[in-house]
Amino acid sequence: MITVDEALARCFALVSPLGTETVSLRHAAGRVLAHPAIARRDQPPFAASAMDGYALQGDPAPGDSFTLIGEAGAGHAFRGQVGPGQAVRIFTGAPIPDGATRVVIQEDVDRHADRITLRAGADSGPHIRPLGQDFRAGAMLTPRRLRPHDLALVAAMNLPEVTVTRRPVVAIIATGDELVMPGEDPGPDQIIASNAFALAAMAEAEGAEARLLPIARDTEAELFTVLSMTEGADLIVTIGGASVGDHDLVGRVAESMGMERAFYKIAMRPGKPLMAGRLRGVPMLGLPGNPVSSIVCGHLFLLPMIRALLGLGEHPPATRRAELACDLGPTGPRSHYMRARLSPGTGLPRITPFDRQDSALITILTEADSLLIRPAGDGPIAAGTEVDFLPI
Ligand SMILES: Nc1nc2c(c(=O)[nH]1)N[C@H]1C(S)=C(S)[C@@H](COP(=O)(O)OP(=O)(O)OC[C@H]3O[C@@H](n4cnc5c(N)ncnc54)[C@H](O)[C@@H]3O)O[C@H]1N2
Ligand code: MOO
Repeated sequence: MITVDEALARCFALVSPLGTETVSLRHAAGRVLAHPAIARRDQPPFAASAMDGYALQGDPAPGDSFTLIGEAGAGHAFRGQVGPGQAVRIFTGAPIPDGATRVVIQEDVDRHADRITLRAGADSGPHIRPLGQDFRAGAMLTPRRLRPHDLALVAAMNLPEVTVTRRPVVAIIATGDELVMPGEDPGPDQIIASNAFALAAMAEAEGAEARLLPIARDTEAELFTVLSMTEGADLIVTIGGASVGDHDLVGRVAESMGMERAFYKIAMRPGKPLMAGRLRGVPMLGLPGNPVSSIVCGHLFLLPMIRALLGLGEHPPATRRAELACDLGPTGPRSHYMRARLSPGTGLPRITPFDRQDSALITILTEADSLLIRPAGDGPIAAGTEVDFLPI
């Protein structure tokens, strides 16, 4: 059995960033920018007023008066020149007229017809946003996952579309004679296929397109058929049939179809029978069938692989630190990802693992907000010990 780190390194070796496509800004949220977005113009493209008031020249003193010679609004510049003793009525966002060096806010003047007089206590301004103060033409937004405010920047750069990494297509195959789809009438020996729904949602939240293929019964012929339906997938994910039982056929069938195996079995709990490889050129991840095992492996392997396909680099999931809220016994030869809950602490958050850690318990998983990570071969640890966790 290899370690989790070694398994993840081998998973990363199976994937590389996908090609790109161009999408309109309205469809770019959450997509991964593949090339820098380069500003086509300065922002603001002219010195602009930051306030509603009067644009004038110099540094007036209280009691100084100015004659209004025109108006400048956002989208409507005043085309003339402002000279000494003159002012232009101006509104926020309007270009500063030539000759003006400052904007006096309207609260600081008394106005009578076309004359304004500066009051005592006026602020010193200048309330002018210099040309290009936000960014200059040629400025770059570097590749990243596009958040809403990134889209505002790209739009301001006057770019109606962006080049993003293609969404990875993830084909998900549940396997097992015992499975029926939610809403179907299960036989007395059957259960509802649940794992694929979580994994598809996780993959989609990460930016992939998930395709749920038909459930494959535990026969070589049916597994072969469903594995052959993965055309166009960038990643094949199977669920179940990975262990050592007589009906655990996924590895055998995939290998008969030419799968090159990267590894099988890892020193991890839950998730021991994880397998990975390449099937007909497509990376494949064989997840264990137990619901918690498949979902925990989804967090630890599937999501980092999707991020790597998206061009976001090869990074393990980001762990954080917490203070253990109770004593815990030693771990065995596998690192243990314990379902746990966080609560506020004085410094670090406190973390409490659930008493029941059976990898079949979906209800516990829905109560959990974190996986407490215990290294393989760890001795007993006392409440108060600092530990790593993965938010889920
Ligand atoms: N003799 C041994 N038996 C088992 C070992 C072992 O080392 N020696 N490992 C155990 C561990 S650990 C795990 S994890 C499981 C994984 O086995 P498989 O990947 O072959 O999964 P299945 O046997 O197909 O299913 C396990 C369990 O999960 C249920 N299941 C499967 N798919 C789904 C699904 N899509 N939705 C909901 N539930 C699913 C299935 O009905 C079984 O109850 O093997 C242990 N055995
Ligand atoms: O490794 Mo299994 O995943 O404990 O349930």
